[in-house]
Amino acid sequence: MVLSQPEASILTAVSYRQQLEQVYGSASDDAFSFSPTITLQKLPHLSEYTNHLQPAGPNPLDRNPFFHPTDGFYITPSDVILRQVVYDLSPSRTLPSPSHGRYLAYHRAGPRNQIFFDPCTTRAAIVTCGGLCPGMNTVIRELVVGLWDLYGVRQIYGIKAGYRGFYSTHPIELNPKLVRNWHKRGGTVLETSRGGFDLTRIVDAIEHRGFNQVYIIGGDGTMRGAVKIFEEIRRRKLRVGVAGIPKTVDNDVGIIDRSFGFQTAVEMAQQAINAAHVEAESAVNGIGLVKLMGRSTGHIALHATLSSRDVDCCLIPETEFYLEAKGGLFEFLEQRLKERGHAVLVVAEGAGQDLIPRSDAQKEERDESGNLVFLDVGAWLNSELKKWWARDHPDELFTVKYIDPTYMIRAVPANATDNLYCTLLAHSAIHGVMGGYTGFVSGPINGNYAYIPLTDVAQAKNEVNTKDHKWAWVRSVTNQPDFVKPG
Ligand SMILES: Nc1ncnc2c1ncn2[C@@H]1O[C@H](COP(=O)(O)OP(=O)(O)O)[C@@H](O)[C@H]1O
Ligand SMILES: O=P(O)(O)OC[C@H]1O[C@](O)(COP(=O)(O)O)[C@@H](O)[C@@H]1O
Ligand SMILES: [Mg+2]
Repeated sequence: MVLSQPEASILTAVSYRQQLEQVYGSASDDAFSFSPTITLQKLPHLSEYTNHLQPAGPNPLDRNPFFHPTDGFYITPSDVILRQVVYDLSPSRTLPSPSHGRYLAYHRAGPRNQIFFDPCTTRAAIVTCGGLCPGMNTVIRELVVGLWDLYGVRQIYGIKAGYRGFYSTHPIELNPKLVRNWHKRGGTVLETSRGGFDLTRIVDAIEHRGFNQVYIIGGDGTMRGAVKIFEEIRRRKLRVGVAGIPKTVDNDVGIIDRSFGFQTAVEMAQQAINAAHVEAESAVNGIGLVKLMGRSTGHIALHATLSSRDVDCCLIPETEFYLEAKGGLFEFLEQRLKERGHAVLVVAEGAGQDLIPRSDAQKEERDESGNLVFLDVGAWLNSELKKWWARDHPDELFTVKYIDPTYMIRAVPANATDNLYCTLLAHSAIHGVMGGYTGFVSGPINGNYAYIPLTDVAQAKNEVNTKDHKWAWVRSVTNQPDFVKPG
């Protein structure tokens, strides 16, 4: 049956109203309520495994002239953040029942009214591990300033060069004067490294040096190490609080909204894409090819593509692609060059790794941390594109301008948004450790800061979901093929 336009809109209006009634029932109120069963994710606390641990006293913020703790200022164990905030209330998609799929919640981050560390005997250690990320120095600075100013801690130490620094170098004494300008610098003044994770030696060093708070800034690998450190500390029943602060330019750490430095990196990537676009536009049959970081996730490439709008095709590790044959990259680029005279291609470093020929030795190659070493997809694509054009269009001009900004997108200071984010992360971590919590990561969930068990974060991976709206949005912006092979 074909409906006229007015009939169609009436039908739509009626059925939409019916849908609303299904959700609200016949209640005429402006709102309706339901009682979800909330499961609060348990957070380790020092009092669980150390004998007779009593609070050291009220929070010093009570006496801080800049703070005026009023009702609700201190966070209590019943303050929670829901992991999921989007629900479908329609009866056909029933709400999670109490017996399964409960509403998962995490403890809310923030100052507690009682603290479990006497600031005079607190000895804090800060370490940075893994690859660089904009904002690492800001987190260090804010840990130092926060511990010093908010809680009166005076023994704060930096561990040099990542995990190995615990047992191979002397800690550096830190204070607010020393770190004052660190947030303006890229990299990590404490230095970082991969590998060198020796659990026994690390925890021995923590014990022998008398550290009772350990702040670990790092990515997914670092967090897996932090879980082991926390578990060993708990096994030895040491009164040592361990907090992780998730760092990764790749944004591959799960559960949290995003990792610090990611936005700065996306911003830096724009410069490379702009340059590629200018070069491509100014050539006959010009291709601008940009390779961006993203070991196993394509978040930087995806976000840079969405914000640039100059990109014709975005290739990420989460989706496969192929070059030749119908529906392949070459066919698509040929069409683009015909229509527009140029094209911009963005590729995440982890994309297309299965397509690049490699020796058995290359297949096994890993860095000091055990991460697979990738072959250069950008250089490979550059050469394949040139071979393709020379074969199929020997008499036509063609140029590929390959830009690989590599470390330029991460070896910069954090932008203003990331700097603020780093500050909140650092202060959240301090409040949690001071409140006696341990084995946790501080991070934003749906815009609110929460404490998430280290074990959860170490297991969760944040990959680009190619089934959701965002990837569909990329494809609608670029009009790139879905690279599903015919037949
Ligand atoms: N599964 C693991 N167990 C213990 N330590 C690990 C593990 N994975 C990585 N690490 C250590 O964590 C540190 C950083 O890891 P890496 O993967 O290089 O960077 P990132 O933490 O940024 O992902 C390194 O010192 C590495 O040895
Ligand atoms: O610093 P390296 O060892 O050259 O490694 C580069 C890798 O580091 C990253 O920038 C970040 O990775 P991590 O967060 O795991 O350190 C990746 O995008 C990239 O593949
Ligand atoms: Mg990593």
